[in-house]
Amino acid sequence: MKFFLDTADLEEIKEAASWGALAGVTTNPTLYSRIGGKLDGFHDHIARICEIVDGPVSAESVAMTRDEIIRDGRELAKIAPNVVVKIPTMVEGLAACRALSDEGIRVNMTLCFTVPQAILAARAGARYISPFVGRFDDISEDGLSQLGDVVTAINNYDYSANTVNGEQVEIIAASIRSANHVTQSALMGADIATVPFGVLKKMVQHPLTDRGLESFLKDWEKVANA
Ligand SMILES: O=P(O)(O)OC[C@H]1O[C@](O)(CO)[C@@H](O)[C@@H]1O
Repeated sequence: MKFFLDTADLEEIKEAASWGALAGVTTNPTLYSRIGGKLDGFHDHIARICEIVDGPVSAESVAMTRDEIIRDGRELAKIAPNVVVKIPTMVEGLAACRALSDEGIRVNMTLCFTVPQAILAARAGARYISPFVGRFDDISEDGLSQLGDVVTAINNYDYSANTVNGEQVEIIAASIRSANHVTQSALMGADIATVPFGVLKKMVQHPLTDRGLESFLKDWEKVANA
């Protein structure tokens, strides 16, 4: 499994990148607004993220028609070679995904909740598909089992004829709220988990690690003083 950081915060991205395990970044309009982002600074901000991170950086289009999404997507793709255009899973979005993918622009289909949505996204040329886990849990449904169904259904078929350069479509477990969501997503075979910085920090921690470290350091002091 690969890890993407789910944030638009440059400091969080720099910090996570320094840990050596970060493969990419996902942003969305909410995350950009959370850092006080301005409309005319959006492209520059994505460019700065792309300078920090080598891997795919998802930037979302907020356009609602096929042609507007395509126009938006082309502009976003010009920012840097590692930009992935994020598009909502809806009819206009699928059509735009097909067109952008045919032009060699990688697309991440977002707001994906079901197997049929994911299959359509894959056939429309999506390079990444983002099934949401936490938002299902929010409405008292089982987000992880929905994710598992998407992973199984997508892996049952080969979509490489539909994607840019024949690359394999990858499933991004999105709307991740806990380290356990990451564990379960990995066991189900999701290719990527996009995680908020808070979850990434929790993924590193375990009380037994802390306790073990404390006792090793204490015992080493004995060695040093012997
Ligand atoms: O439900 P949340 O925590 O707002 O997460 C929404 C998800 O949507 C995305 O835009 C999908 O890629 C991610 O940025 C995020 O994981």
